[in-house]
Amino acid sequence: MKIAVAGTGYVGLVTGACLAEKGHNVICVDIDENKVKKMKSGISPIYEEGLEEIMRRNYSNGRLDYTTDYSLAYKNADVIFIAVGTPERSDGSANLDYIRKVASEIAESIEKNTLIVIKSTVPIGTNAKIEEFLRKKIKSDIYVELASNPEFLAQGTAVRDTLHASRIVIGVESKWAENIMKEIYKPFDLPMIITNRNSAEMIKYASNDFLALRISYMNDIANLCEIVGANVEDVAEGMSYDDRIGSKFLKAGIGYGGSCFPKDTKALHWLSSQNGYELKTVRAAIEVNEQQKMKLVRKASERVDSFEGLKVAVLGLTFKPGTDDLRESPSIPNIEYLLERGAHVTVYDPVGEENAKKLFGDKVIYAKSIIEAIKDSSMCFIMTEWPEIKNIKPEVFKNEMLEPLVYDGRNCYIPKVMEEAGIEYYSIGR
Ligand SMILES: NC(=O)C1=CN([C@@H]2O[C@H](COP(=O)(O)OP(=O)(O)OC[C@H]3O[C@@H](n4cnc5c(N)ncnc54)[C@H](O)[C@@H]3O)[C@@H](O)[C@H]2O)C=CC1
Ligand SMILES: O=C(O)[C@H]1O[C@H](OP(=O)(O)OP(=O)(O)OC[C@H]2O[C@@H](n3ccc(=O)[nH]c3=O)[C@H](O)[C@@H]2O)[C@H](O)[C@@H](O)[C@@H]1O
Repeated sequence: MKIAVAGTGYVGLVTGACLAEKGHNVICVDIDENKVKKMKSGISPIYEEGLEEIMRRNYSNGRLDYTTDYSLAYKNADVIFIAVGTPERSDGSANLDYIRKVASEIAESIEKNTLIVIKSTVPIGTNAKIEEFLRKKIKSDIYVELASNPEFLAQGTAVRDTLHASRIVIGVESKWAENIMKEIYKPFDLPMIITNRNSAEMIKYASNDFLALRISYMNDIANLCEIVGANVEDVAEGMSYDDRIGSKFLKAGIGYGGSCFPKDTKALHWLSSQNGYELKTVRAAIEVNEQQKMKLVRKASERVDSFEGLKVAVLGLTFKPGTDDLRESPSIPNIEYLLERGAHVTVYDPVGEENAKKLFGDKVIYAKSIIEAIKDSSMCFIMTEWPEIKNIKPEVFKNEMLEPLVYDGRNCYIPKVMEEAGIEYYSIGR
């Protein structure tokens, strides 16, 4: 099948590469010329394990290519996947400008019957609206139909999550679209859920928001654990043996970040309000997360008279390990808080430095190692649980820091061990 993919971000590029790996002919379209140049030379613009290998193999066997020429790509395609961003607007709603732009470009390009598949996370009803828009714009002798195919990959494990997805959700309104989607995904041999478009769109939001809710619930419980003298890690473990609860997404910490949970909780909450209904559980998840993100700096501000002139180390910048992405990372408002109060901030992240520079410029110092970051610092914040950060020995904090004062947002260390090593240590819910 000839497939075009609009957008080569985390979702578009991984989807395109994996579809090629499974035997389809794929052309990935992006407006960013530099990205396209990079990809053609075998370099992935994003950090994802195993991606470059698949890109290179399929580029050299001719099944995968990249272009900025959307017109040619869309004209030749049997199916066009849309995987552009749907960022948050200031009122919390999803911004569909990129989706509309691609729809206009498709409308001016296609010359034959085409199935358009929305992979981006879009509000319920978007597939229907884009279909209506396209049908008005295209010539009357060609037929377009929209199918919803939301994506569930997580950054850092994107290739594995795509090739071995828990499920393929397909939202269609006709047998024609259903058969094409089934043919595309046949070589993946994965469970398929076929439903209508609105339900498919809802499955995506409901899944992400449910995971965000679990995290906020555990963070709420963690805060109570601190007050009543319980240990949230033990509580989570005790809960996880109940297979109705399970063990995943029970980790308390400094709050969820990333390009999706924050925006998708707000977008669904906004959509429900627009429909005269309030999703109170989702609102609570958002509120708990907002408070949780600043929990440790607030605690630290009670501990010191002032941050002015204090050397503060921040270890980990990305919103989670395994990615170079800082979007909505809890590290950002924390660093801003410290800078606003006059702290001298030194940061370290094994892969996030380049993206951090786009945000903080020369306002912070970028250390090349953990030791360099914490050396002579008066306070250290742990924001991401990268393996090398988790493996820091207590003596390292003790020996390198001016004052061994550690605020751990990801519960990387054992409190007793840290305290025995002479470190003043604060973590979450213990
Ligand atoms: N990042 C993730 O882990 C996941 C994201 N999603 C959803 O997938 C969608 C895409 O997310 P990301 O891949 O993270 O986005 P991204 O922001 O990483 O990438 C979007 C890409 O689209 C390109 N683009 C913009 N306008 C274009 C146009 N007119 N034609 C062609 N390319 C264009 C941009 O240059 C950029 O390379 C969003 O709706 C997101 O919510 C869903 C599941 C996972
Ligand atoms: O729609 C999306 O974009 C994607 O959003 C998440 O994927 P991702 O944002 O890449 O990362 P997660 O691993 O889900 O982590 C999100 C945030 O939650 C935090 N988290 C996660 C799990 C946990 O137990 N506790 C916790 O605080 C992480 O530190 C991170 O900041 C979902 O896991 C994917 O299924 C979904 O496709």
